[in-house]
Amino acid sequence: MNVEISEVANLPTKFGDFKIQAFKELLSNGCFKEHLAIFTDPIPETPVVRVHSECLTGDALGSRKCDCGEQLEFALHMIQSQGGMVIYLRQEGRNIGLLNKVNAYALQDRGLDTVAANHQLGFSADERTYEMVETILAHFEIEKIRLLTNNPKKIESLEGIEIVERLPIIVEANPHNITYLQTKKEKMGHLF
Ligand SMILES: Nc1nc2c(ncn2[C@@H]2O[C@H](COP(=O)(O)OP(=O)(O)OP(=O)(O)O)[C@@H](O)[C@H]2O)c(=O)[nH]1
Ligand SMILES: [Zn+2]
Repeated sequence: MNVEISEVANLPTKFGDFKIQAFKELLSNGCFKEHLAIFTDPIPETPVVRVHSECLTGDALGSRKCDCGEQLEFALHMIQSQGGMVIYLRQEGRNIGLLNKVNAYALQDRGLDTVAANHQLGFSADERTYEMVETILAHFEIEKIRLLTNNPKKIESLEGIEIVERLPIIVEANPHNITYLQTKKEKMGHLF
């Protein structure tokens, strides 16, 4: 994997002080994706790690259609107190991209659920990959982690990494995301 790595910089946040480092993944077609590691100093030997996939609408705009923004805040809060890292991967919309995700939302407005909408657009329910996680953890010489997730498929996909513990990520449902959360549980096997 061809990756360009930035320097480490300070990132003070409302959750406390973190360090930040960017990882630019150079793709074979000349395109690139820029990912982030946001971490405490020091990083414990077996850190809490959150592998978070980009959700512009949830993370930055406060969308109530999903639980992403609240999950990110939960993760930053816990990692600030226990030590560890958020790996922020730029795979928007479970890696179908922002434009396709908005089209999926339009289909959801017409009654399809989050999985059916992806299928209608010609995608699988989840198009994400996690190779970058191994690259980033190897960069920090992290060999084992406590993974913050409810998603068993994410645990399977991280097969090269020793996950000593799964920590649940708990956020409250709201009337707008309750069906989305139910679909994640029933169709995608999420552990709630
Ligand atoms: N295609 C699509 N992507 C969505 C939708 N809602 C959220 N996402 C994307 O889903 C990703 C987050 O995935 P989730 O399934 O919420 O959570 P997860 O990371 O698989 O599992 P956890 O670790 O338990 O949070 C982000 O990339 C979001 O942009 C949707 O309705 N359609
Ligand atoms: Zn989201």
